Amino acid sequence: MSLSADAFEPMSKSDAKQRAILVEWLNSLLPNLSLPMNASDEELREILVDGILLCQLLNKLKPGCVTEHGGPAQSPESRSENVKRFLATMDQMGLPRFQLSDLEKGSMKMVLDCLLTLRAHFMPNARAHHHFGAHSTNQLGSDGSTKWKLLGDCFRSGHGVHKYSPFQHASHSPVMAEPSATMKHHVGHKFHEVFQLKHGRYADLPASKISEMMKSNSLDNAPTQSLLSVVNGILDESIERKNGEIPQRVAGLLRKVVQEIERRISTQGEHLKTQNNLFKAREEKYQSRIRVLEALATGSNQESQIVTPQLHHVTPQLHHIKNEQSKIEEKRNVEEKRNVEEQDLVKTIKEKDDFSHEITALKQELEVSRKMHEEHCLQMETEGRGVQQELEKKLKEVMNFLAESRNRVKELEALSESKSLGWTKKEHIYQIFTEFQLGALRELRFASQSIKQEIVKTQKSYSEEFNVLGMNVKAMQKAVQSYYAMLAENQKLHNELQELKGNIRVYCRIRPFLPGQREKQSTIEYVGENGELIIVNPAKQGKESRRSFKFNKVYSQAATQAEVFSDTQPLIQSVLDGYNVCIFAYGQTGSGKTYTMTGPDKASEDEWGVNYRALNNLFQTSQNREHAFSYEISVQMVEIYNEQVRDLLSSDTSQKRLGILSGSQPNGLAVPDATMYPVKATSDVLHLMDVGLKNRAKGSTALNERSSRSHSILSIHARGVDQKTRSSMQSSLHLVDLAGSERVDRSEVTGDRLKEAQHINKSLSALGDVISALAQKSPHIPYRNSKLTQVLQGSLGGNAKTLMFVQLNPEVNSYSETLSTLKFAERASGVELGAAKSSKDGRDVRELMEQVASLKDTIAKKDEEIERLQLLKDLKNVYAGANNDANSLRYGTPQRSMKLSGEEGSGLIEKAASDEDNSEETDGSVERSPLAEGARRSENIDKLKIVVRSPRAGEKSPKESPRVSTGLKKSASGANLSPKPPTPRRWQ
Ligand SMILES: Nc1ncnc2c1ncn2[C@@H]1O[C@H](COP(=O)(O)OP(=O)(O)OP(=O)(O)O)[C@@H](O)[C@H]1O
Repeated sequence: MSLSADAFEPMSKSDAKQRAILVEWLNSLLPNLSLPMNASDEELREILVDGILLCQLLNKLKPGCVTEHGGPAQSPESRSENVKRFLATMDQMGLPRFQLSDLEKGSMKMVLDCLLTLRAHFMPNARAHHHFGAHSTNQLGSDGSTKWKLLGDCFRSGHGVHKYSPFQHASHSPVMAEPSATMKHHVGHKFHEVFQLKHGRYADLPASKISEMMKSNSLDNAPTQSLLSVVNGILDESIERKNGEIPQRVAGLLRKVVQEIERRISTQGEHLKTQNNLFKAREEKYQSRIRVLEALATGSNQESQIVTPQLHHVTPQLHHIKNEQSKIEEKRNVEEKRNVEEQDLVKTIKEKDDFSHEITALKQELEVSRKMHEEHCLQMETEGRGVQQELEKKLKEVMNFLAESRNRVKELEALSESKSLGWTKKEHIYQIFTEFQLGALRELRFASQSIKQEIVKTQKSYSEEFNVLGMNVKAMQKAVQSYYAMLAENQKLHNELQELKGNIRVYCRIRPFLPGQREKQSTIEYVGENGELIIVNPAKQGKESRRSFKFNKVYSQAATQAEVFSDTQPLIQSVLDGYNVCIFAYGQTGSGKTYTMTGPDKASEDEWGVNYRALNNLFQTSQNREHAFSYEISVQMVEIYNEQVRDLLSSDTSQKRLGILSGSQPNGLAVPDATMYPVKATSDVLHLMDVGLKNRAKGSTALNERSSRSHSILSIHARGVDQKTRSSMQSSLHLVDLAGSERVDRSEVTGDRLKEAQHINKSLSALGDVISALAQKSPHIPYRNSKLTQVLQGSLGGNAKTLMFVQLNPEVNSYSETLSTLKFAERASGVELGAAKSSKDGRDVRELMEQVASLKDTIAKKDEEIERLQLLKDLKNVYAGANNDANSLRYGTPQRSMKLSGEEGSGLIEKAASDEDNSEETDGSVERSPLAEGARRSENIDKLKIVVRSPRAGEKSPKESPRVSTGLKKSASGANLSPKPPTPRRWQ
């Protein structure tokens, strides 16, 4: 067993050299120290043991980093305090340190190593001479690792945003800025200057400078501290610049520097591993020695006597070895700590790379955002400009509007001022007016008081008058009773007048020349307004050529359908009063019979003939009377051809012959089997007439125009019911379009044509006979001589009214037919005014006319009497109304009182005849039945006009009126025309 000679070796050459360097460094920093270059451990211990020098040293390197206490007379406590502060600062800086005991009594090697490390820390270029640096050419010593740690801290604390990082501070410390003389001669100072950037920025460095920096020997020789300051400087610049861009060449330098640092770190790692292994080997070596020594110390008690002197000699060595071992352990701990720090550094570099990537991504994002921001700014600017223009435009408009408004305000102010003046004037006027009104109101109040008093008086007089009126009303009631008696008498007189006028009327109508006919050659010479007609025979000359006729009415060629119907209308109305009426058209073929009765083909409303207008009129009248009567109107249409009756409204095509019932039937129908349709409106009639005309046309042939050869009869049956009395009446209106009346020469026609002609002649002459017999009041009326007269029997004679339209063709070649037609008509009317009339007959007529005039006068008086009674009745109502008005009167002028008392009001009544009555008077053709009178009274009661007048002198009372003479003169034929009182046909 042998001890290693290394353990007891005196200070080696290298240690001496290290000690000399350290002494030189201490002298340079602390000039007052003046330590000898070969100072021993004890000398060094002596000057360092109080810790003051150590604190001064630190404050020189890093001013103010530690507080120094004490002076020459220091207590042992304050001494140890200074040393502890120094050691704590070393700990803070992460530098290896010694133990307090080392300085006080142990080996000074640990103390010197610590100071050398401190020196290397603040003088990186001096590391080549450091104890550890001697093992490698690597420039990164223990100080370098500290720097890396600090650099890592710097990155971790905020990506290098600290402007004055500990690293920077160190690199720019006065010590570094002004290196000692030793440093100036140092090999690395040149490289240090190359990388030291005192002024300006890396981005501004010229390319030559950067390429010089990037040279491999520059980088290799540059201290790690300079390299890190370059990295930090570039990153700081990049951060300082807002866009964070790093110029290309600076980025290249940065990459290069970082690569160099990485390379060194990896080399350092390798070196540390090797060193660690070395320490481990040493430790094992020492451990084995300790075990040997312990074995020697404990196992040889018996030989202690012999061994003791040797043990005494070995014990200090053992102590020394133990110390060495503890130091090695400490160093190993430091190394492990460094390893951890290096791992942190590698991690930090990795993080840095990540950050670089992140920075690049952020830069890209920033770029995109910047572009977007610029675009947005541009857009905003454009929009802003647009908005600004718009606002300017609006501003202009507003300014204009403001100016206009100001003008308008001025105008309005002026206007309002003038108006205000006007209103002031008006106010003044109104004040005057109001005062005036108030005065008037006072007067009115006064007047109102007096009126009230007057009203009281009037009420009194009214009550007196009402008493008188009551008496009058009683008298009136009696008068009303006599009113109806007089009404009946009046009706009777009316009918007597009709009888005198004749129930047969003859209207003559002259057809105009048809288009293409020569108008100059006409047989009509004169048409008088009173029914006179003169025709001329073109074949004769002189007086003999002319013949005059008189009918009820003669219509010239210009007469319209409406004019013709206006004279027919009263007859139509009498149908609804209960009279049977027969209207027929007589004349030669083509004289206008169909035109008058029906109208032309496809007639417009203006061209409608008597048929349509009659039905229309019936509908209207029935509607007007609907509040008093309800009517049902039905229609039949038959044709008589060759003495056979055929139904024209039947849908049965067999055209069977219809039978005729003679005499008056309960239902008033002469042809009960003919189809009868109820009608309610003109449209129904139009439809039925169409059907009838079509059925009539079916029987015609080319040679045989049916309308000329047959008689068509449109029968209208009216049934009315009195709403009050429920009494009913029934009447018929026959509208007959006769066959052509022209005579047919028997030698000219044969067969059917002859047969037709014979039938027509027979029926027309039978009609003539009947009418003639009726006109002459013959006791026997030959109805049975033809089918035509049988069908019309109920409407010819008796109470029936007959109207014959005599149709004339004005053409010269129709003269003989015209004369024949007129003679037939004359015979039918019963009045012949032609040349054949005797003077005696003329006198009879005149007497008859006088009688008519006398009767008219009597009727007028009767009318007046009736109206007077009616007026009395109305006055009763007026008084009742006046009483109500008087009761409701409160203010205002009193009503004009209507005084009818005394002589003045004793039935002084006059009727201003209504239009209708006037028309009746002039026309004289309106017949009144009691039924019709009642209806008219209710319709026209409001039309009465009342005036007060004195009784006519010599006016007779109704009772005193002359009786109508019924002893009429005989007609030309000597027949007695004594009128029977006509009574409308009634069925209860
Ligand atoms: N007042 C008138 N105004 C205009 N045209 C008329 C008038 N009267 C008749 N006519 C025309 O004369 C022609 C013959 O008339 P219509 O057919 O009415 O005669 P008619 O006597 O009925 O003949 P028929 O016996 O053959 O039936 C028709 O074309 C008709 O339009």
